[in-house]
Amino acid sequence: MIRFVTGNEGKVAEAREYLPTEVEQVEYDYAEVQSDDLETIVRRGAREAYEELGAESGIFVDDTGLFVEALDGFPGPYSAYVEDTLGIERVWELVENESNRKAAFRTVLAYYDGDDLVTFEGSVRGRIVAPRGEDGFGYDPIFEHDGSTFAELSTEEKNAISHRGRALAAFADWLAEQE
Ligand SMILES: O=c1[nH]c(=O)c2ncn([C@@H]3O[C@H](COP(=O)(O)OP(=O)(O)OP(=O)(O)O)[C@@H](O)[C@H]3O)c2[nH]1
Repeated sequence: MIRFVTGNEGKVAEAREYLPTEVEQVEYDYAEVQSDDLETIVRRGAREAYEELGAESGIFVDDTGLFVEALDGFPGPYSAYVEDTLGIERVWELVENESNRKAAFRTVLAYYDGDDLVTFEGSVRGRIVAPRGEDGFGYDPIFEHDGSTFAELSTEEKNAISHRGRALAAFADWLAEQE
């Protein structure tokens, strides 16, 4: 069993589809340091969460950002704050009149078991579109890849191509090597 320290149930559902081991969700709000670099944020978060929650099993954290080219990478590491404040409709409106609507999602996972602190990264390119689709979470309805928004895909289909799916695949390989 490993613990996934997150308040986001969408992330947990995706991790459970992918990882070969039992995933327990733990809601602990680790400090997200202000940084442009997702890796710095998760490294600190994984250590802090492990030290706070105890050593019963390894823990991992996930930090994800949507990086919009025309907005110089905004909202990036501030994606959760911007979703809560502006909301995704207004992010779409910011990009609507731009000729370049390219964007990328990036996820960095950090796993810590008191011994190894390892990170895994995944990213996917796409473009910002008017909201479509009912599934997924976060910015999924406005992120289009290969003709579909992520909110138009099942968890399995999204995992097969998404930023988090790629990071989880690398994490799963690493876990398998440890056995
Ligand atoms: O369209 C999306 N597809 C995804 O696959 C995805 N993963 C995260 N997000 C959103 O991007 C921000 C990241 O924030 P984030 O990594 O700080 O996570 P969070 O605050 O939701 O949870 P926690 O894990 O920190 O507790 C939040 O607004 C999330 O809703 C996604 N949006």
